[in-house]
Amino acid sequence: MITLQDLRKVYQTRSGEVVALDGISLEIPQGQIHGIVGQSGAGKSTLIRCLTALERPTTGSVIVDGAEVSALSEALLRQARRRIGMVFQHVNLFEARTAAANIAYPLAIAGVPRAQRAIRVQELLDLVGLGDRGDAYPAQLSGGQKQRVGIARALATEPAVLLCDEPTSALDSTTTRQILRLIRDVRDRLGITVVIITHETSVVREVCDAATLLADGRIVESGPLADVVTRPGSPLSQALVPVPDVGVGDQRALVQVSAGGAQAQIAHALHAIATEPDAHVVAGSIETLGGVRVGRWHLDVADGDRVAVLSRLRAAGLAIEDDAA
Ligand SMILES: Nc1ncnc2c1ncn2[C@@H]1O[C@H](COP(=O)(O)OP(=O)(O)OP(=O)(O)O)[C@@H](O)[C@H]1O
Repeated sequence: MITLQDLRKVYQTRSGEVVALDGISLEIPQGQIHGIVGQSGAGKSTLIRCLTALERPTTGSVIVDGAEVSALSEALLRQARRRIGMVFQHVNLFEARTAAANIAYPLAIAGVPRAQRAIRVQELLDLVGLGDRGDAYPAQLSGGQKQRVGIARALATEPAVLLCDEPTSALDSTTTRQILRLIRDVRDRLGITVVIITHETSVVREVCDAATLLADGRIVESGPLADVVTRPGSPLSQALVPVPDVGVGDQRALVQVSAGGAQAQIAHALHAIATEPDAHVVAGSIETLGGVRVGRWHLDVADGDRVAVLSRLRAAGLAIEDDAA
């Protein structure tokens, strides 16, 4: 549904060139919820602006729903943009219009007749769980409800792709979870492809099927969560399934080990750790992410036996992530 080919974006500034995106190639299949994560300045906003053709890439191409948006004329671009819905951190609703009128706005622009508009708006209000709040003005809605209106408005013209730019950054954790659940629900019902730009790995954990980690305009890592979290040495896996903090005063040279896959593999790893006389667990966690089980542990390994212990753990299927010694 979305193909990025060797995308490069260079800004000319007074102090010289800024390479915001550098050789980005990515495929996002239809119906996937794909998280783009990265720290401030990684290039996330530039990427989303290239996807909507608000920004033209310096080189490379952006293909959304079969149309090369990076090469379209303005007239064709307007049509293509209707196939892309946008959800922002700050919803920017018209304060003087009701929720229903806000959702109707893109339909009016698209020339949908008034009677049809009313039916579609009610469908959309129902879809986002605001079936009886169509007459409310934005000031009468909570932050989460405003975001629901924002999502309904983005879906009004039946886009094939929903681009969400930090959709929950302004919301508390409970509302965040509800909005992410709504996004997943919308994907399940409509089969829409969703891209979520976020700096919060918790958003990826909660809702994404796949993720891409950006740093300095480049892809550090990308893939379905089930693949990423079981990849030894994966920075995304480290960010998504962090090992619990080791208490202060317990800062000896620790070894981080991990295992991933089915429950049997975790059980095998736990057994190997528990029966290893020269290593003990200082901190650890086991979680299910992307449908697979992932375990990560900090082990205190007796100094003299390190090589033998690590080779036994490796033989038992554990990955040695980080040997601090
Ligand atoms: N219009 C612009 N002109 C010049 N440089 C820009 C412009 N927009 C972005 N940049 C630069 O491009 C790089 C990537 O910026 P971008 O805003 O895409 O990152 P980001 O990951 O979205 O960051 P944040 O999470 O802070 O929004 C940064 O170095 C930024 O300073």
